[in-house]
Amino acid sequence: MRRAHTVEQVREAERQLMATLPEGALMQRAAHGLAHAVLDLLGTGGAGGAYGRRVLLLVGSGDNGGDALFAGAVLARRGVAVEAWLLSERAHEAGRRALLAAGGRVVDAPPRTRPDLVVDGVVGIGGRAGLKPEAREALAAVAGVPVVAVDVPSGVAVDTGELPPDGDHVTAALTVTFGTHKVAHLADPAAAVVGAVHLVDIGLGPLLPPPAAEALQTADVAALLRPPVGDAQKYGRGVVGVRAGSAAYPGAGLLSTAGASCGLAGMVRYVGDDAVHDLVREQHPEVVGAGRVQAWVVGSGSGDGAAGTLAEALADDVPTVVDADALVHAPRDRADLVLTPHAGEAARLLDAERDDVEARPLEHARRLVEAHGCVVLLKGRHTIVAHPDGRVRVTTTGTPWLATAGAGDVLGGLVGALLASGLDPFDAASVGSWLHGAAATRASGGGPITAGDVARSLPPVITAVLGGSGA
Ligand SMILES: NC(=O)C1=CN([C@@H]2O[C@H](COP(=O)(O)OP(=O)(O)OC[C@H]3O[C@@H](n4cnc5c(N)ncnc54)[C@H](O)[C@@H]3O)[C@@H](O)[C@H]2O)[C@@H](O)CC1
Ligand SMILES: Nc1ncnc2c1ncn2[C@@H]1O[C@H](COP(=O)(O)OP(=O)(O)O)[C@@H](O)[C@H]1O
Ligand SMILES: [K+]
Repeated sequence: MRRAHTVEQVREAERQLMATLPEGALMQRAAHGLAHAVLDLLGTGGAGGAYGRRVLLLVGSGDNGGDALFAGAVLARRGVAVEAWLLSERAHEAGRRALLAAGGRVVDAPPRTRPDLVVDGVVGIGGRAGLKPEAREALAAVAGVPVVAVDVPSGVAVDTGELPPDGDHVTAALTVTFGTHKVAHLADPAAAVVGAVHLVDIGLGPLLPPPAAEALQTADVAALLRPPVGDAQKYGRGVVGVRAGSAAYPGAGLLSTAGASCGLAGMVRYVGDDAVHDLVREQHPEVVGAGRVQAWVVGSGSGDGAAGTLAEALADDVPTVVDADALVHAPRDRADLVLTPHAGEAARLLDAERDDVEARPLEHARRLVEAHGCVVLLKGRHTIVAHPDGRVRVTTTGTPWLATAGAGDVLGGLVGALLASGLDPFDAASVGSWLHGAAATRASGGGPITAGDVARSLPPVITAVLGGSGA
């Protein structure tokens, strides 16, 4: 599991750890980790080593700048030409001295020779969102040079993953963070500007509380899935029912059924428009009609019939995925639902603007959870799954090619199958979203895909996750 903590949680753990260590020990750990990540990125393992490489440190007033300066000292001792541009009256004094002693230079203007890399030590977890003019101007002077962000790209809101409205933030090729991930490394829109994230272990692990957000990794998904065991029978594996699609939108019924038919449930039922049912039978001959289910999937392409369709499903009192047209009819007193809005649907439910949902997805996912008292899966580049108890999972699998019509219908069916197989709503939603993204990446191979391609890639991705061959 990739875990992310808030600034307050990190500060408290750091305080406890520092009390047991000599002064400055943590910063040395951080700086060495940072320096080695920079050396890796510079590709200094070859014959020429680090000689002739130029690194510019942008240094703010706090310990984030201190990390950059001490790392600069390590780089300078390896032969890198290191210059530190101090952007504030104050700079970490011991770090400054260490850099100078190692042969680095301090400058107050852009270097004449373009650096190979910029290290962003402007602000870290002590920073407010946005940049001061000095930092903005310094970044403009080296525009186009790859940036390694220290802890977080300066300017992002660390605990929310929000970005300042005017684009006043660093965009990093690599972020080197310390102790644990921060929420901004996972949650969009900030997660889109952190680049690759490298975590340096500084010993905080045992002191950290439960995370503010987490991202499933392959092993977590494998542990949460419920593959059939020796004496399995289809009803015991769970039956998922799909009530989606209508005469106007038959494709939504087909694609929800395709997602539900990923193989994780023992059986799939379809209940709905006769013509859609005929199409479902043609494409999925194993799908049966009405009967008992362990989970429902309701709403994609249901059109005007959504309210009635949802009411029928909810009468069965089983966990239910509520998607698309059914979302506005979702009750507020059922903890066994998974709501799966995209940003536009979330905006409608919250009477907010779509742009605002996209700018602050974590905040809006939490608002939806508060309003509905159930798990909410807010779709996007990094989909957010939020639980009423405060837990949050962020999906980091996927590809922009997944932003294609009908992909959401497949996801709803897949989450329904996971619910039917016995996962709780939070696990079903987050595991479903992870598999959906992984299937899209597999199907895409870097090129275009349809929603049907995503559904067809689910079984081989599940096989690979469970340790078999196939992906
Ligand atoms: N506390 C610790 O033990 C450790 C801290 N480490 C580093 O220390 C960092 C935190 O250091 P600090 O608490 O000194 O805080 P920062 O260095 O993040 O920020 C310092 C100061 O910058 C100013 N500032 C705030 N927002 C700004 C903005 N938007 N533009 C320009 N200036 C702004 C404020 O006066 C703030 O106090 C971490 O991110 C990490 O890099 C690491 O060395 C690991 C150990
Ligand atoms: N930029 C992106 N990168 C990766 N995945 C994306 C991106 N934008 C959207 N997605 C994913 O694509 C899917 C689109 O679903 P949705 O918006 O419901 O479409 P539809 O209603 O046509 O099925 C969601 O799973 C969403 O998380
Ligand atoms: K930074």
